[in-house]
Amino acid sequence: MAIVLGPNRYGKAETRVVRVVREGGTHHIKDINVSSALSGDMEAVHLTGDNANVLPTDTQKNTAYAFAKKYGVDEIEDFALLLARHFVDSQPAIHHARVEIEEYFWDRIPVAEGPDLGLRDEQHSFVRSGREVRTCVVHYDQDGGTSVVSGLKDLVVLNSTGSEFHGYIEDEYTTLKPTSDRILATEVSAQWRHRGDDSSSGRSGTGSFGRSYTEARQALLDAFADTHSLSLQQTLYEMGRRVLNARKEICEVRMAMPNKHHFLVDLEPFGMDNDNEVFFAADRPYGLIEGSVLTDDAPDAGYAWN
Ligand SMILES: O=c1[nH]c(=O)c2[nH]c(=O)[nH]c2[nH]1
Repeated sequence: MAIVLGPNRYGKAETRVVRVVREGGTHHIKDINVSSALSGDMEAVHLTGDNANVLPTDTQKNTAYAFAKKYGVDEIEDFALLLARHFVDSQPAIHHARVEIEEYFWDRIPVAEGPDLGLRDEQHSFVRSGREVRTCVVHYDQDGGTSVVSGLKDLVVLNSTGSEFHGYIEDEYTTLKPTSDRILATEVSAQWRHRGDDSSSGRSGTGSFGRSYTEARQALLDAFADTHSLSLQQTLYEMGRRVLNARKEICEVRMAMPNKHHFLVDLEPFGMDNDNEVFFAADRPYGLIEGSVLTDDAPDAGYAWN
């Protein structure tokens, strides 16, 4: 029996880069978390400790900082592609790069109205936005394969009506009561796969990764709000369908949506009725609904989901 090295990759995880751009007194910030993972001719380092083919993870981190200064950070997908191409194209021993970026949003702190104005300048004070995290994962391969997956996570949404759940299997362990009016709440994680390596490469794609992201996100929200839901599964499918209809450069959407259960509180002991007004928001356990929605002509996913 021989023992061999299996698949492997290495890199620097979670390099936090905050890039400030100054436009006179007005500052703009871009706050990202970069993880790179490289693979290639790495037998020697694993088998004998020969580091000749190893681009240190420390260097990968430094490259993220240096590129933020040199090129700035606009759309995270573009920045991830820049890094991935650099690692592979500059190092013959490195054949494949995976770069994952999360982006956190900040809002300006507005100057309050009132008599003591003038001390604070709203152009450089920020509060972390309650918004979701924007994500991307790109792969760049020496053999020419490039894939881009964009997405978001921690997008919390709730419909206070317009959701039913009934008609399900009832066996000897079922206690759930059917409902024709419940709260539907979830925290959306969605990743969508681009057909090509830029957001305008689709059949009728128009514009940048930024526009693609904004419209895909809006499609998710519109579908969640517009769908009269008979199950979270149905809502998930509709959300994916809307994204694919809105953005032709996207060929697959994968979603994970926890069902954040809201249970009606029994107020009878207190002599009160509860006509869908007071709920207990349970945090666990939760139903976890996951699924992929794709076009029937979606190209092979290749490395995209790795
Ligand atoms: O939308 C739902 N889908 C389910 O599969 C399920 N199961 C459950 O107990 N509640 C719900 N709700």
